[in-house]
Amino acid sequence: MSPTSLDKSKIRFLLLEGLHPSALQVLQAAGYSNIESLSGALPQAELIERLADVHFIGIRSRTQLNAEVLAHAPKLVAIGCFCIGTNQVDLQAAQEHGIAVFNAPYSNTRSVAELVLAEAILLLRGVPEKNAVAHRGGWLKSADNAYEIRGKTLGIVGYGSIGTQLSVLAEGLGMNVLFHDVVAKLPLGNARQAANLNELLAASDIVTLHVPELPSTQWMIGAPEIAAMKPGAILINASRGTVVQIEPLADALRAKKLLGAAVDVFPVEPRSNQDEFVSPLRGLDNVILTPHIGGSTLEAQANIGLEVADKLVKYSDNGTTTSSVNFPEVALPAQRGKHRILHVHRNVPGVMSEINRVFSDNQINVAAQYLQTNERIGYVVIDIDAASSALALEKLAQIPATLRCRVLF
Ligand SMILES: NC(=O)C1=CN([C@@H]2O[C@H](COP(=O)(O)OP(=O)(O)OC[C@H]3O[C@@H](n4cnc5c(N)ncnc54)[C@H](O)[C@@H]3O)[C@@H](O)[C@H]2O)C=CC1
Ligand SMILES: O=C(O)CCC(=O)C(=O)O
Repeated sequence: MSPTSLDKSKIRFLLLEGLHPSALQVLQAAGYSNIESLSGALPQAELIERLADVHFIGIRSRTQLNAEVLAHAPKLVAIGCFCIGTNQVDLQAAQEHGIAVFNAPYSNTRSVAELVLAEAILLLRGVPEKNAVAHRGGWLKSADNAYEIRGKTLGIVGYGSIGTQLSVLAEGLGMNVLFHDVVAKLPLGNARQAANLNELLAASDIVTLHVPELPSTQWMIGAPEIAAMKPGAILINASRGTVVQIEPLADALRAKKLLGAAVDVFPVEPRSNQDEFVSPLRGLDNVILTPHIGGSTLEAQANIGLEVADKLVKYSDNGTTTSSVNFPEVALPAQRGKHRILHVHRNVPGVMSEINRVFSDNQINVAAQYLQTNERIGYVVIDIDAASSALALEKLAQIPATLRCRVLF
């Protein structure tokens, strides 16, 4: 049993975008019952309205938690991104409001790697086009522009969790692997790090993108990069929609400069399955269009549900921030009979002495204390006698660098 004395039914969870039931099971097993689950994302105005009294929110990639939304979420203490990417959350604004953000950095990587390989095989055989023609009553039996995957060069842009898995699987199929990353990475198997992006583009039969959404990756593949690719090459984007400029890609596909493409992510994606998908790539038979489902397998979603819900429970139960993407990592075992205070503050000199002065000036005994900082914020967990927690909270909240201060139990 957790030493928590708080009434968990008062802690409100809002789960959006059809999270796997495993998330709900973890939360319920931990004693949380005030949980609302919705299948889609919400437009900004409705999101703001609902966030007025929500403590924890669970989202995937469609819910935009920007600075304005977070400014209207006075009770929100943590965000669970039930996915890898956290670009849909303004992480800096979240820090400013003392809101911890968690994600699942590995749970869907295999699913993405498998989809990319499958798409590469189908595109090399011209299956999307042959399939489309057959659906229209045609018959495109031909070996023209149809190739085996073995012996081809796969160019992986972004050699992280997904890129490296893909590298291993691709070599298993007899491919040569070349990768480009801004960081020097240990090549797995016989893979080789290209000197730069252009070397990779010029040498690869299939270019696949696995970089995060960052200012430096925005529109990194445009007309010049597509022109630098081999004639008849294939482009696959299952990273983020802002990485590839869609118009030049559509032009290159129409001009048959590229043999084909597979695109899973788009600059603008429909908010729900009921909204129309609009893209210049629609109607091009040599393009596989998928609705951002790279990580959408039951295996991945079930694991993500368990992983992120568990992180939210640990943060809610005792302030643990292990593997948070925007908070310093703190894990302090809970002590019976004590109250736990969480203090989030700007990381400026002198805050800890101000915090400790509150305890010494008011003769409050500290049973345990654990501070961690990152470049912007400090996060300190403090256990004190229950009788003193109201006074300590009041005084700690008055410290000017305080971003958020609350009593957990
Ligand atoms: N389509 C889908 O459903 C999914 C999409 N994703 C996307 O895939 C991205 C990659 O995922 P992971 O491999 O887990 O991330 P990761 O963080 O493990 O790897 C990303 C790699 O990209 C590299 N990188 C960063 N900027 C770069 C640049 N300008 N040029 C070249 N390399 C650069 C990094 O150094 C790192 O090695 C995620 O950030 C997410 O946006 C992830 C899961 C599912
Ligand atoms: O499953 C989702 O909604 C998003 C998957 C994704 O893009 C991610 O994990 O970063």
